[in-house]
Amino acid sequence: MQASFIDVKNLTVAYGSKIIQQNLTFSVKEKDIFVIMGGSGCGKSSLLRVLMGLLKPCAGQVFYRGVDFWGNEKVQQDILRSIGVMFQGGALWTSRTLAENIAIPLEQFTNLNARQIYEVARYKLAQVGLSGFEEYYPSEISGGMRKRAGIARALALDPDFVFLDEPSAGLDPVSSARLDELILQLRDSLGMTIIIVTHELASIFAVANNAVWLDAQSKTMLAEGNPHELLKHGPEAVRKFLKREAG
Ligand SMILES: Nc1ncnc2c1ncn2[C@@H]1O[C@H](COP(=O)(O)OP(=O)(O)OP(=O)(O)O)[C@@H](O)[C@H]1O
Repeated sequence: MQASFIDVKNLTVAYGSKIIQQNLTFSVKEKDIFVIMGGSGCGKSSLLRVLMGLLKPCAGQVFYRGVDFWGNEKVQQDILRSIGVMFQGGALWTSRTLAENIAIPLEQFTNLNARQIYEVARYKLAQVGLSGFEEYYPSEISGGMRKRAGIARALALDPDFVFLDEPSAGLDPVSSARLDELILQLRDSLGMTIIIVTHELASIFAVANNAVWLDAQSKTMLAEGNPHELLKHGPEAVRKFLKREAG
């Protein structure tokens, strides 16, 4: 049986008194490609913020490998060191080359010297298919390549798992499909656990083996499971959402 990486228990996500989602209970298993899905504004990014330590839950708990993530600040910092994040848009520094972008977390969190940092940056760029682009600036490469570079930066500190917020947003279908291939490759070759926020159906069906579906109206999750299974046997609202562009 796969071990649980993240266990979310009876979680309520809120901004002040404004409840966004409540009673969320689900698990992300080791080597899952887990998608947080749902209609616009249902709270996908807000849930991600709770899982990344940026938004304190109003109620409930999040466990990383059985450890209470919000229980203690020191514990949370240690857990965060094992997480790589690519924010929406890739969020690269435009005034820095790709290698320099990847160097940022390495300079901040390791004792490596400049030469070693450059070697790691080169290796990480190679892992996402960007060998030879070390000295390019973000404005000199395509949108799909920028996303890849964002993923390379998320991988810089050899995380156990990676969060990707809307990775294929703004990409054409071909670049988006290539990014999906890269995501599958990271799971298969590096054994990573990957959590993705997306509403791109093609990506959901291409990469996810597990997912949770958040409902904006009832402010809770309506389903958890493999998207292909949910398409066949999920609640009506979820099937409708998954059939939207699939058919
Ligand atoms: N900082 C904030 N303060 C108050 N409300 C917020 C804040 N950030 C987001 N919200 C609200 O929370 C709700 C959920 O937003 P969120 O961005 O998490 O949804 P989403 O599912 O990721 O949306 P989308 O698919 O459009 O990106 C929205 O009603 C939004 O207006």
